[in-house]
Amino acid sequence: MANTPLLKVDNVGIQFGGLKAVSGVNVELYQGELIGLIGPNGAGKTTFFNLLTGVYVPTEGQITFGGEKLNGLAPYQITRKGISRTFQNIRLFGDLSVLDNVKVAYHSLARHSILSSILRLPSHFSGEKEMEEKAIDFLKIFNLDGLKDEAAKNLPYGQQRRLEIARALAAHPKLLLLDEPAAGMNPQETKELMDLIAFIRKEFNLTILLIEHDMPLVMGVCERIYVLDHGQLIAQGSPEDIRNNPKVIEAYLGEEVS
Ligand SMILES: Nc1ncnc2c1ncn2[C@@H]1O[C@H](COP(=O)(O)OP(=O)(O)OP(=O)(O)O)[C@@H](O)[C@H]1O
Repeated sequence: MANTPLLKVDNVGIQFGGLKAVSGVNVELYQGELIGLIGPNGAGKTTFFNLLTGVYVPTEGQITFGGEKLNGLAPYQITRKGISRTFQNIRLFGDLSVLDNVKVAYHSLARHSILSSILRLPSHFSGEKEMEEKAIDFLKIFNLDGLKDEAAKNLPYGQQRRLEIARALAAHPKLLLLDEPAAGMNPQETKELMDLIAFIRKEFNLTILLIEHDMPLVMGVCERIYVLDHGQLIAQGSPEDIRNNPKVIEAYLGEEVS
């Protein structure tokens, strides 16, 4: 593990009116880690992702990524710095093809210029072709290449979730944020997804932060886990530590923790 964290979140919070949705949160993620973020409904997990990705600007604290301050950057600037995400409620372009959904992500990083596209220079066509080939490579990893011309909205739920991850990967992230990637999946799909997440982490040298309600899943794949409750971190540690932590058990009272 490197000594400098890839992501350093220092005392970060955000207040909406009188509600402190996230407050005083400290998180450090190191290159290559697969880390879980859990907490009961309304704990602030998605808001935390929104803070990391520039959807919200923190009202307190500082976020540093690769040594650079992120506070105040727009979401597209943060994507370019290397943070990509998926959403709890799938946000694909439903009427676009599976392939175009991935290509859209690629466009933001494409090397060929807008001018060459407008003038339809040879570099435009070679750029497009290269982009398409790369997009298909991503689809292959997710076993979606056979569906590349299908409208995204026609895919079954589990495949839409996988497509969202393929699209996030196409932006070449260093840090991938997954918001409940297994939501709505059956146990077999969930198992396959977890294997896939482990594979892409290695293949693309990724660091992954994963929000997930499926406890066995989180405990099974994550090296460390952070627990949010009412906007504050109440615990962090190995799955074993978290499973036995009284504060966590209390926060989840009546729910399954192990
Ligand atoms: N833009 C906003 N304006 C006002 N309140 C907000 C806003 N965004 C989030 N909140 C509030 O912040 C709190 C945390 O919500 P958040 O969606 O982050 O929780 P969560 O842990 O992701 O929950 P779940 O597991 O149900 O998805 C909630 O009380 C929510 O209503």
